[in-house]
Amino acid sequence: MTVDRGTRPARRPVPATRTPEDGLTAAPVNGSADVDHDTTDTATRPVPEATVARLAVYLRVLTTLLAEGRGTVSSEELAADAGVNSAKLRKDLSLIGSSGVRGVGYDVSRLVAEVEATLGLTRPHAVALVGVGNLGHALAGYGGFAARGFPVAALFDVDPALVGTTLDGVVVEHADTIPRVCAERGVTIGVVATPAPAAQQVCDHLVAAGVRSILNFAPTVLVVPAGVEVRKVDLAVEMQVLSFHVARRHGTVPAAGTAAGPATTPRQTPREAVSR
Ligand SMILES: NC(=O)c1ccc[n+]([C@@H]2O[C@H](COP(=O)([O-])OP(=O)(O)OC[C@H]3O[C@@H](n4cnc5c(N)ncnc54)[C@H](O)[C@@H]3O)[C@@H](O)[C@H]2O)c1
Repeated sequence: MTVDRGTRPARRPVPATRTPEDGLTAAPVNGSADVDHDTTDTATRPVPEATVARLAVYLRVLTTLLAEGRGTVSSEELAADAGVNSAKLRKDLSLIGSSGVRGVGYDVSRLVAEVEATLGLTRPHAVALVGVGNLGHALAGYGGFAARGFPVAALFDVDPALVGTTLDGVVVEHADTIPRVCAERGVTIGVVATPAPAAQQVCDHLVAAGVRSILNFAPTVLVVPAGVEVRKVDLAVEMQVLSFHVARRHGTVPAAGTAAGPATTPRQTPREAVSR
């Protein structure tokens, strides 16, 4: 998913109570704000892409805990619920300047705020969805996006049978109006759910409207100018990765360098090879 890392206020320097190797401090969880943050300026430290993806998972777990009224959570519990090991979780959180308290854990509401700030989620991101077919219908009808700060503000299609209809209170508009409507509604994220041949043109319209973050479901590589971020979702690729792991468990994966045939199969075009 496209992640706007946003800007974060610089952290204040802290006394040397922190244990750098495990991200835990000896300070009380409700103690001074000075004592349970990183000792470096995390606002300027780059957060690796893989960490960003895991932060989104931690946030999902944390918001559930918050809704349940939990005040603190241990790194072990949070890591288990997020499906990562606790050392990795503590390292990820230390990268954004968050640390827990030994024997107590992390303050849930504070950690939610810190992760949200890092992910640029302190304001909602209006989403435009283009292509209201099978997939688009499902995405537009999923209430979870709005609940997590991504309200669907605009829907577009070219099918006259769809244009003018309403889906969850949002009118489907003709794709020709993408630039105007997206600009009017302050759309920041565009979702492309059209057939592949239409996707590049749709993407160009979104970029022309000032959209800088695009989530592409179409099985094609989108070309965008510098400053525009594209994330591609391909469930078939995820299944192929699963297939690889199944094959490996069954011992049917050939050793590296011994697989028959070229690295790309004859059926693959260069474009397909790139998109994987
Ligand atoms: N990434 C994934 O895991 C995944 C999964 C399912 C589908 N897909 C892809 O998502 C896309 C949509 O799949 P679907 O099953 O919903 O297809 P669909 O045919 O049901 O829907 C496509 C919609 O796009 C509209 N459309 C066509 N050209 C358009 C344009 N220029 N502007 C706006 N709308 C336009 C069509 O009118 C239609 O309503 C396809 O590219 C498909 O391959 C990806």
